[in-house]
Amino acid sequence: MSEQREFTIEEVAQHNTEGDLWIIIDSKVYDVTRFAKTHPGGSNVLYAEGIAGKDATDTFFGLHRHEVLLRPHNARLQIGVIRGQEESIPPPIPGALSQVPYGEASWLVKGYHSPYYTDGHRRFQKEVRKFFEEVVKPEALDCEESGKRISQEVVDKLAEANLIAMRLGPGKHLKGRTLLGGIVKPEEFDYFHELILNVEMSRFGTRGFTDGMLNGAVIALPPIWNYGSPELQAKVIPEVLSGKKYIALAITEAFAGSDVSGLQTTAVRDGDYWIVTGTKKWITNGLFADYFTTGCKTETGLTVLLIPRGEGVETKPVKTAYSLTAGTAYVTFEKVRVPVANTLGKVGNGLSVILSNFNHERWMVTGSSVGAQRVIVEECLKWASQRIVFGKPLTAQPVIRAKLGAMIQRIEACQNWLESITFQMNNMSYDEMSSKLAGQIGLLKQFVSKSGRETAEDATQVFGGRGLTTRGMGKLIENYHRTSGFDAILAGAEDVLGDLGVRQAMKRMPKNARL
Ligand code: HEM
Repeated sequence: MSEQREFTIEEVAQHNTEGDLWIIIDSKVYDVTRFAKTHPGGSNVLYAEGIAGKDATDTFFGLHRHEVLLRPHNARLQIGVIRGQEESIPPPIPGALSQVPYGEASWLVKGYHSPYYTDGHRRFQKEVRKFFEEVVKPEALDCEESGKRISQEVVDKLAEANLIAMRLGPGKHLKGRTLLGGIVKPEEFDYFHELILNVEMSRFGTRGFTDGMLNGAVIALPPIWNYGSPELQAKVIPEVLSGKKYIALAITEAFAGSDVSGLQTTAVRDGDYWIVTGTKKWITNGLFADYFTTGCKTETGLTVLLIPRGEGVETKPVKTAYSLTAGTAYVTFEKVRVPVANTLGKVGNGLSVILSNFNHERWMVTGSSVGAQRVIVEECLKWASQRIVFGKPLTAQPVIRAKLGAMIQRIEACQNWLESITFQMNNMSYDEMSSKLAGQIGLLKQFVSKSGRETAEDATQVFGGRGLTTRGMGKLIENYHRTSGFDAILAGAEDVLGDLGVRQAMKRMPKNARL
């Protein structure tokens, strides 16, 4: 910034009338004479004694998020600084770690240790956070509000950094790619790197956008490389990983959710084609998908087909509690002709294609939930410390401290269990993961999503009315409170998953186990 004009506190105090109004916020002087008339909080609050011509730092930060001052049109109101004073509340630096206790997972906190993460993971985390904050966050905030889908420009940047490919986890699809400017080698990329991506992208409080950020690819592409023909793989995988085409997983229907075997979309053979008729609901990214990895009922059981958007395929928006930016769709297939070559896996074997894919998706959901939950804990710790009620910070109230304690316990428990399972994933084959971790991941997901909703409730109590407001101080709490339920439903309802975990354990009970 160019040389700032300097003022004394006494000079600023002269400008304390409706026609000539200055205020000081954190050593900076703002001329709000004209702004007062359009101030969203009203003009009279700015003319008040103790504000007009005065240092309003504490009052300001009790009512606004820091970002308000950083928006270019507000930053322009600054006309100088107070001589001899230093800024004490610096603006956030993109990529920087939070200094708030429990604001970061302990592996990122100086002086703490982890058996899982290396310095390579730490470098990766830093770059990823910076990338997301600089490249993705501004658009995420806009789209969450407007409902617009992610722009091709941002998708191109994600593709260029190979983030779309990395979000699909470790594997041969990363071979030969330069990952985020070469920060990690493809053969070194592991499930902890992927976990870092899932955690980091859920930190802006824009849940709809986060799901719109090509979650469809993460869940709809693996069936193609695990079960698709080489020709199909050679065509579709590069198209999707380069961000040129979009894909969605189309399993759930109004007729069947967690009960996958109850699907009613049918595929009937007609020579070299399947004729597909039916509907799908709650299809994330479906509004803008070019391909649908679709569960269909066939003569001998379920079969998964890759259906390109074309004649007979229609999508319309499903309005949910979160933003339309996620592209959530109702999809209708009306006698759609799909080449038999687009069959994924064996005919009638669709259930195992679908189920084998679920573990990874459920694990991904827990990662993004943990990322979002931790931000909520941080927001609450900050707010409870800065908010003055009955003449004291909120943290002076035992009931608030008890809520903070419960939130911290939950996020730490979720984080640690998730990391332990991630470590197992790093050391197991895909098949082993399916057989040994499906139950654990089911239980984990239930635990994490329940914890998230409890934290959302507690956070709303801590923030009061602000926790119900889509803008301002409590906007992240409001978004999380409204959207944390998605974690409990997407990729399998939490109660069904918890039960799956227990049933899997029952299967492995030794016949001779006795007290
Ligand atoms: C450069 C100085 C200021 C700017 C740019 C500014 C801007 C804003 C904005 C954008 C909002 C809308 C809510 C939000 O986005 O957080 C707002 C709300 C508000 N502002 Fe300011 N403001 C300034 C100074 C002040 C000061 C000094 C006061 C002192 C009383 C004040 C009192 C309020 C109040 C009471 C609200 C309503 C808060 C709510 O609804 O929760 N503002 N301000």
